[in-house]
Amino acid sequence: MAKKRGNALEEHEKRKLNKQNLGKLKGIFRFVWPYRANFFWGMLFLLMSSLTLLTFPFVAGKLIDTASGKEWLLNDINSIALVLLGILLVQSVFSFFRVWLFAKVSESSMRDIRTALYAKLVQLPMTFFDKRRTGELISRITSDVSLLQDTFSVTLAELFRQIITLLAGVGFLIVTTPKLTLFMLATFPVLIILAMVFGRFIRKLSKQTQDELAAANVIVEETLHSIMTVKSFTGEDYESNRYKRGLDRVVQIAMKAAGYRGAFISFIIFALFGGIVAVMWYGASLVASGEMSVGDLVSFVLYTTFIGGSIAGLGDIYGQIQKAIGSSERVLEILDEAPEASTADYQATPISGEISFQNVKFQYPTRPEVDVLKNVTFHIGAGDKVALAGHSGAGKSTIIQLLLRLYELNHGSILVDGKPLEKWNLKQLRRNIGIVPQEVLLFGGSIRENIAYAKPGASDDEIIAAAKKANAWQFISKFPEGLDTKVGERGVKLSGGQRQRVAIARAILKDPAILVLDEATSSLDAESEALVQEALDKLMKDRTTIIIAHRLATIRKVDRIYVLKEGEIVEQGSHDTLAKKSEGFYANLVRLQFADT
Ligand SMILES: Nc1ncnc2c1ncn2[C@@H]1O[C@H](COP(=O)(O)OP(=O)(O)OP(=O)(O)O)[C@@H](O)[C@H]1O
Repeated sequence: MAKKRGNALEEHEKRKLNKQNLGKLKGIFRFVWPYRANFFWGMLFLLMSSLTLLTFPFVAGKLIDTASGKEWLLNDINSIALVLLGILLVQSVFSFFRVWLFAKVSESSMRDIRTALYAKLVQLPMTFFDKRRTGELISRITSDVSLLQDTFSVTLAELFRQIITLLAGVGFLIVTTPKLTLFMLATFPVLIILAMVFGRFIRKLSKQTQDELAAANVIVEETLHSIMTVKSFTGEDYESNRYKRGLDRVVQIAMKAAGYRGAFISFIIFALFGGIVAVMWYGASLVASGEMSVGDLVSFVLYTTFIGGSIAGLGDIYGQIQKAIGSSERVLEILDEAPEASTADYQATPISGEISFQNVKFQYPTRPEVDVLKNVTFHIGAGDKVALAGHSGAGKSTIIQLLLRLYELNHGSILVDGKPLEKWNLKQLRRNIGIVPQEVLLFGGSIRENIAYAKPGASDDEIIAAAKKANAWQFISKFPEGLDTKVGERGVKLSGGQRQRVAIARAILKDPAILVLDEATSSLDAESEALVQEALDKLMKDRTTIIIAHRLATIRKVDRIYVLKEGEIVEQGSHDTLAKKSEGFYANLVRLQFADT
């Protein structure tokens, strides 16, 4: 979930500001380091703009004193007013450069962090993705980095500005008007800290309101997603009432929060202004006794508001930095993950496509207690066509994932062309294995991009030839924009059979020695099926092929079928031999399928 700035901190987002945690920000700082020159200039402008602005209350006080006849460097109120405008102008110029320079630093460094994060993410092993939700990973690259960006562009700058204002302001006041300053310091900060504590409490309450609202929104989201179900069950009134009840709860909590907020705001106005009255009262009595001039009092009040603002600002900044540490922790965690084996020494070499599994045992790292494969051994000669059959969950897809080395083996070995997988360069291995998946997901670009994904830089001729072989050209050429037709989200939606043929064209273009066909579970209409099958037959020619069989109808032609049951190969042989075994597992599977259809 995207986190918005200014919301109450979630418990898990809070981090203590200790040395170790601040060190984490340093880890992110290495991304800022290349832009240090701009950062330094930004800081300098920040310092200058803060110091310039700090002269403002002083000169404003002199304006009043000069008006009441006192002597200063300039004795004409018009010139002093011009000086004040000058101060504002100079500080505006400084502020502009500060904002611009910090933006430059933060935008560039955050781009670098995002690029590094993304490059790292896509190189991480499957185990990493199994353990995390996609939404969480996306939020790291979006919200977490945005929060860091805020920190480096705004928060750090604000922190220094507030500290400079606070120290310089208090220092100046102590030197010029020590008595009143001590009086002010005894009242003002106490009030501000009280206000911050109350503020936090109120924010907690408003977070509860937001949570209730989010819960109510879930009802809308859920029902709109499955509006057909709602309608078919005539659940409209039920859902409307459910939503209304949710909203009633929101109102209830929001009103409770509003009660506290009202009290809080009244208190703040009363207490803070009360504080100002107290300071002004004491100041006025000092003016009355001649210990202080009116101009000094005006400067004093202005400085005090500056200081008050800084203290209040520091509270927010504190929260921001706590959050930023949490974000850097999450970002660094990904950056520190170990990627898959390096593919630096990649060379394109043709392979013959012989595969052998020897005593392979495997558990998924997320479920180490379950043996998904138990002692699987088989050999597929180059150019052989085999099928993996078995109930859902028997381990068919797992075998393919292991062949692609998406997971590391626990026991046994897998050899391709006689060489163990660990010895293969990952890129070389995967480049030689083509997959036509069960559910073809196309990227939201053009058909050309989708086919050429297998071979970036492929020429149009190559793409069209692949599309023709895949029986895809017939429908692609009928689109007015041909290969440039956009598919997905806002483009043309392709039918299941068409998507499969695009995937086949992709595999043809990849031209792998080993082909994996994950058979579609849902059947296509007869014509589509025939076109897909014909394309597949062409694709399988001269390649080692493993078919993951879900519907047994299409695997009659393979050389050998391996029948898997709970992670073990229980039978193997051709369709005809296996189907003839009356008590056989495969024969039973076939019978069940026919009973189903
Ligand atoms: N990433 C994973 N993490 C943990 N367990 C998994 C993972 N993928 C699969 N499994 C488990 O491993 C077992 C085998 O799954 P696999 O996907 O290999 O079966 P399958 O034979 O291909 O099934 P289907 O025909 O339904 O695709 C199942 O019990 C499944 O729950």
